[in-house]
Order: sequence, then structure tokens, then C-alpha cells
Amino acid sequence: MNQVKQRNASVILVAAGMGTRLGAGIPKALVEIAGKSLAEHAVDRILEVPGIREVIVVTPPDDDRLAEALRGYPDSVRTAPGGSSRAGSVRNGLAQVCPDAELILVHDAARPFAPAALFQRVLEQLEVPGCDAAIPALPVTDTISVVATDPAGSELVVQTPDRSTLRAVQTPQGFSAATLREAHAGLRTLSEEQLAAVTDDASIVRAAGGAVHVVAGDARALKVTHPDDLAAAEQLAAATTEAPHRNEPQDMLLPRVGTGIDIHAVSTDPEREMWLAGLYFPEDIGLSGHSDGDAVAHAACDALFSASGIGDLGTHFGVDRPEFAGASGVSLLTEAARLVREAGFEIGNIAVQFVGRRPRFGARREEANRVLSAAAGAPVSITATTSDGLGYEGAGEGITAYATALVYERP
Ligand SMILES: Nc1ccn([C@@H]2O[C@H](COP(=O)(O)OP(=O)(O)OP(=O)(O)O)[C@@H](O)[C@H]2O)c(=O)n1
Ligand SMILES: C[C@](O)(CO)[C@H](O)COP(=O)(O)O
Repeated sequence: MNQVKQRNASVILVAAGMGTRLGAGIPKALVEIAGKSLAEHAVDRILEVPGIREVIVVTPPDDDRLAEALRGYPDSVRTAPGGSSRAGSVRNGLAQVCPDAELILVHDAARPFAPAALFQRVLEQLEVPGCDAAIPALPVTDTISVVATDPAGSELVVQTPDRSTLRAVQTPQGFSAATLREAHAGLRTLSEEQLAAVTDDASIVRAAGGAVHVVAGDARALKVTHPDDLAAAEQLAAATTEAPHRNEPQDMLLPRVGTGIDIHAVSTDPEREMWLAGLYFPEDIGLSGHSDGDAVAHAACDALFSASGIGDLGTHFGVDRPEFAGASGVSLLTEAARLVREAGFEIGNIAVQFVGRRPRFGARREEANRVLSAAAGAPVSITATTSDGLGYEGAGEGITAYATALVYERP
């Protein structure tokens, strides 16, 4: 999902319908799925949407059960009394919206599992210059025909529009506040009967001359209308409980990866000790450097710093830190891991591969893995390769180590 600057937004959740087609014997928004009313499920989803300042829930008239059920919610969730039509309910909700609201989303409580990502898609579309109205919609799969009733009372197909131009319109429908307010003001002269024929806010805005933009809808924004819809809604409720945010990567706490490379020349001092991957190799001439030259440990440190975004080896162990002169790779990695944890991260693992002709590593791999894992307090796995005689590694003049690390923010 794109990160765009969003204006403040209010939501009107229309929940005042009687649910005649559902036939539950109570207003539809009060019908419970997985122990919670449809309206509460809808509010829960809305509260996951960043940038929503208030939610006006339009409740069934002369019925305070929904207002009671919403008592435990934050003060930003308020109620307004329902009207005798959906448009009338939206109008009552509009009267409660903060006067300085910039954007208003109108959503059906009957679509309780519309995900937060769908709200964000509509909000992002409204940030496109010149866009004052945006609605989600899905392509239709059935052929849709226009019918008329003949004199004998049977229906005849009079038109079958090109299906590719048809969309099944959903909510939330989003508008600049001025656009929605003006369009609804234009309904003042309509009779109750005419208002009842208005099924959504986009058509009100269009009738007032506004352009309505369409964004991709979401099957989870299913509208509970008929009894058969309840089974599908139960499944959506279960999916939401089992895997919250599963398809909303913007809400996932992702781990972070980092990379590090370190190169050290083989020392010209034949007495220099060879330390690599935390181990001493008595038969090899060591690597030159400010510290012990352990390129594997250093690359691991850099990968950790890179993953955590807290600088690099120079930032923490540079020449201005004389206490690290000659420090072992193991002590640097121990300190790097401490700094990373101090910055609020935990370490997943570190992988390092070095390229060099010497030392012979295979027989000591497990030992090196153990030593560096103990230093990092997390699994470290080391591999080695030669460069087929090419370059400074092939000539035995130096060693390159490449590392990757994975860290994650501590909850
Ligand atoms: N007077 C009304 C009518 C409808 N709605 C809301 O508008 C949304 C979409 O309406 P619909 O699914 O048709 O709900 P009902 O009107 O309750 O259903 P029915 O037509 O079967 O009675 C629902 O969230 C419903 O609560 C409303 O707030 N006020
Ligand atoms: C607003 C709406 O949900 C968009 O599909 C729909 O128009 C409501 O219509 P209903 O006939 O009141 O269910």
C-alpha cells in the first residue's frame, strides 16, 4: 500500500436498518456473529484504519441497545439516531460529524468485515488531486439484464448491458466533506418515498453533478442481506479471528534484514596471528587490521548494524574508540549484539560466507558456528569458498566476508 499523506477523516457507519430481508426479528446491525453484533465487528475494523478521527454510528431509532453495546468503545465512537431511509440515516450522521472534517466515509454496518485496507484504498484515492468521491466496486460475474414487466405480468429482458462495464458497488464510500454535505443538502426536497429509492451516496453525489471514482473492491466487504449471507459472514469472522491482518502487509511487523562485507589483506608480518570466525589458525599468517582482522566476525557485526539501522562498524568500533584496538572478533560481535538488543531488536540469525584460499575451514566449521553463535546469542552459520584462483582472494592476498543478518523488533 502506498504511504500518502491523508487528510483527517470521519466515518458514518449506517446501522439503523431493520433488516427486513434477513428476517432476524431484530435490527440487522444487532444480529450477532461470533459473539459480537455486526455493528461492533464493523467498528472494530474501522478502528484499525489509520487517520480516522471519529466514527458516527447511526443506530436504529428508538432503540438504545446498540448505543449500550458501544459503551466500551473509545470516545471517538459516537452515535446518532437513524432515519426512515438509508439516505435519511446518512443525513442524521452528517449532522454529528465534526464541522472541520475534511473527508467523510460512509459505510454499511451490514458489511462488517470490510478490511482496513479497503478503507485505506478509498482514502488514498481521495488524495489524488481533483478526486472528491471514491467508491470500491467489484466486477460482476453474472450476466446482468434490465427487465420490464409485460401486460400479462411476466418479466421480459429489455436490455443486457456489456458486462465489462458493470460493477457491484460496495462501501465504504468516501467523499470530500463539502461534496457529501452539498449533495445531501440537494435531497431536501425529496419525499420519504423518493429518499427510500436512493441506495447509496455515490449516486447522490453523481446526481448533484459530481464525478465518482472507482477503486478495487474486496470480497470480504460482503453485505449481509439475506439469511444465506450469515454463513459466509461466520466464515469471514473466523478468518479475521484466526489470522488478523493476514492480507494487510502494511499492518505486519516485518523482520528486518541487513548486509555486511569486510575485506582484510593478509599481513606482511609473518608473525601476525590468523584469527577468523572467532578461531585461531596457527598454520596461517594473520589478516592485517585495527583489530584482530577477523573479517567474518566483522561482516557479521556490520550485517547486524545494517539490519537494525544503527550505523556500521566504523560508527561503533572506529579508530576513535581506542579501547577496541586489537579487540577480538568475538568481543566485537558480542558488543554488536548487545548494541542491537539495546536498540530494541532481537536477532533471528546471521549467515556469513568468506572467500579466500586459506585457512582450510571445513573441519572447523561447527566449532566456528558455536563460537560466533555464543557471541551473538543467536544462530550464526558460516560457509567458505575459494574464487577459483581469481582476484586477491585467489592469490592468497586477502579475504572477503559477506554476511546477512535478520533482526526483528522486540514486541
Ligand atoms: N433507514 C435505514 C436503512 C438502512 N440503513 C443502513 O444501511 C445499510 C445498508 O442497508 P440494508 O442492507 O438494505 O439494510 P436494511 O435496510 O436493514 O435491510 P432491509 O432492506 O432488508 O430491511 C445497513 O447497514 C443499514 O443498517 C440505515 O442506517 N438506515
Ligand atoms: C450502499 C450499498 O451497500 C452499496 O452496494 C447498497 O446500495 C445498499 O443497498 P440496500 O438495498 O439498502 O442493501
